[in-house]
Amino acid sequence: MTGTGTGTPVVLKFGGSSFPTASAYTGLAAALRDRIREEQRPMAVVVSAMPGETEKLRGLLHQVAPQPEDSTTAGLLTLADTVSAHLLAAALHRAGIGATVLAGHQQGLVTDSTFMWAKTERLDPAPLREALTDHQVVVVPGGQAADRHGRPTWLGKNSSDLSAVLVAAALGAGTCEIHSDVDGVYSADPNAVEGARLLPAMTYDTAALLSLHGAKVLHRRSVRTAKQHGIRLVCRLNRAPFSSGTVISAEGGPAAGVVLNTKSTVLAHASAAEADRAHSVFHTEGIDTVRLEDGPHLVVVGGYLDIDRFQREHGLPPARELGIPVTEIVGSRVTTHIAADPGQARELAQKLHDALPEPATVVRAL
Ligand SMILES: Nc1ncnc2c1ncn2[C@@H]1O[C@H](COP(=O)(O)OP(=O)(O)O)[C@@H](O)[C@H]1O
Ligand SMILES: N[C@@H](CC(=O)OP(=O)(O)O)C(=O)O
Repeated sequence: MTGTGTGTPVVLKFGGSSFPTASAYTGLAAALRDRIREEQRPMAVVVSAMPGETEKLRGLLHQVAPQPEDSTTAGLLTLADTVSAHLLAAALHRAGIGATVLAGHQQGLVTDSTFMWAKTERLDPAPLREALTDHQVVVVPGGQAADRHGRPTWLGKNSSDLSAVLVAAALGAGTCEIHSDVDGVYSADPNAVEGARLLPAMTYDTAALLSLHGAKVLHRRSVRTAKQHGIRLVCRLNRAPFSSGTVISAEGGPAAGVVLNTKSTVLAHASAAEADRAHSVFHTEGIDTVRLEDGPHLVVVGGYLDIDRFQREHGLPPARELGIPVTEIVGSRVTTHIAADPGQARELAQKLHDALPEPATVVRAL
């Protein structure tokens, strides 16, 4: 089966929330077939694992080895996205579309050997370009890459967004469409806070600020990489009518929002110097942390990290867990509050959001 047309490929990402059931693959394949017929352009489609599958593999691994090597963990966890990619390819074939899967070691994306939070070293566009010459759709399992020895590496938890932006960069695409169970970025998680407002346009810097503090909708490194390459991010719903809610680019007014991620943790260190050192070590290892200014406090963003083990392995004195951060962002002003438990964090997020300035007021005030 040969590729479609000669235009710049369309780059789309479908997060795990797009695949709650096996039939979701069939539904998406039909929608992609219709779009290919309409636009006559080849497609690179980045997909994530079905919800919970990556963590299921982690659970299994920890039963076998409580503290596995990072290289083993990366090799195993990335398989969940491979499964998803092949399921979509199978559905596309059945819908009469020529599709192939390019796994991490086949994509031309070479990273360092950090394994669990790997950083890009080289991006060779040739494998993707060649695959798109021969197929209408190239399906890319998100989050995967390989180090220079060909060993599987992982770009980190929820990193399919980053894969999609890297694919767009490799192909010279000006836009990358990120599909999820929400149609865009809201002033707070719409599944946790009542009255959250859709933000139609925002700058890379605002989106990066929201992600840095834990807004799960976009991966922070994906926003930063999109900014570097001037790639517009278009956030869209992952099912018909695939409505697009937020465009992230160099343009956009100031925004106001509240970030709640109950997986994030605030650590209390013995001194400011200790907190600074921990911040620098986490950062060097590719883990998002935010150093709070009003104490020796550090937010470890997004969970999925054995903090005790990390501290031990990196010679950091153990810090005390203070609670869950709830962050208020108004323009460039950021205030982080600390809640004792998830229930309190939700209540606080709602209260802070209720008190946010209306969008028009924010624009006037800044
Ligand atoms: N500010 C926000 N705007 C929109 N969604 C948000 C925000 N903060 C958190 N979210 C959450 O992000 C989720 C989408 O991200 P994720 O679960 O990673 O989706 P996917 O599996 O499609 O990548 C939404 O369901 C929503 O609960
Ligand atoms: N396997 C990845 C999949 C991913 O990136 O998820 P999503 O795009 O749904 O956030 C993970 O669980 O981290």
